[in-house]
Amino acid sequence: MNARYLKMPHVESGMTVGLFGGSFNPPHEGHALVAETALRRLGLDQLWWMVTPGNPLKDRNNLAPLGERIARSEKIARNPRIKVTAFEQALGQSYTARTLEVIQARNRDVRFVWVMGADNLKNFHRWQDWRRIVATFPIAVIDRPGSTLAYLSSPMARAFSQARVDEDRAGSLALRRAPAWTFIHGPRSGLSSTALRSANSG
Ligand SMILES: Nc1ncnc2c1ncn2[C@@H]1O[C@H](COP(=O)(O)OP(=O)(O)OP(=O)(O)O)[C@@H](O)[C@H]1O
Ligand SMILES: O=C(O)c1ccc[n+]([C@@H]2O[C@H](COP(=O)([O-])O)[C@@H](O)[C@H]2O)c1
Repeated sequence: MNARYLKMPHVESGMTVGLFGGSFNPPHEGHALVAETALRRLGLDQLWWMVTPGNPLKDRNNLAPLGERIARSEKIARNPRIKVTAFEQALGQSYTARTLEVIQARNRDVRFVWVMGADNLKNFHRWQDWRRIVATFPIAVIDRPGSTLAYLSSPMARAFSQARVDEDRAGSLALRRAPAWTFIHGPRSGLSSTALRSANSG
């Protein structure tokens, strides 16, 4: 793996940047759709496609090597505004709360938004220090088949209902102070890495 993937991507002061973390095991067009939707609807300058060393809540037995997940991500993330990175590996940890703290400390003049699919909104309250994550950066949740109603029922959505921003105002999300989150509807993709893994092993 090229060592540049272990460094945080370069970003200019004043930019707005989406942080799209994932296992990408393997990456698929559903991920590209999330990235494109976030870039467009949030009006972002950049989006960091952050390939995790390992989701703390997932079994790592089936996880492809980091270098392979990066190489495949590069093929799918075609927009030049998307920067594929794995700098969490160099931080030696994979908890999002900690990663966001480091990103914030190193980039004081940049506005970040955490970007995730709606399936993750359902389980967000199981993430380490999840309330701290909500307090650090605004969050954009992108709709996903099977998880559309998560914006009503999930513990995070309920606990932070006052901080929800209408999706018509998604373009202002990056400039808002956390806590702030929005749920973005739009074209959806039914693709999943699990389905691709089973199709490839069958
Ligand atoms: N089809 C999709 N629509 C919307 N969001 C998605 C979709 N696929 C993945 N995501 C989101 O992309 C991020 C990375 O997802 P991940 O790499 O875990 O893919 P996955 O298809 O959910 O994998 P798996 O099936 O192994 O759980 C997560 O925030 C996830 O919610
Ligand atoms: O910090 C946590 O406790 C935590 C728990 C679950 C997932 N995450 C992160 O959420 C992102 C999406 O993970 P995944 O496996 O759904 O693609 C990825 O960056 C993970 O490291 C983080």
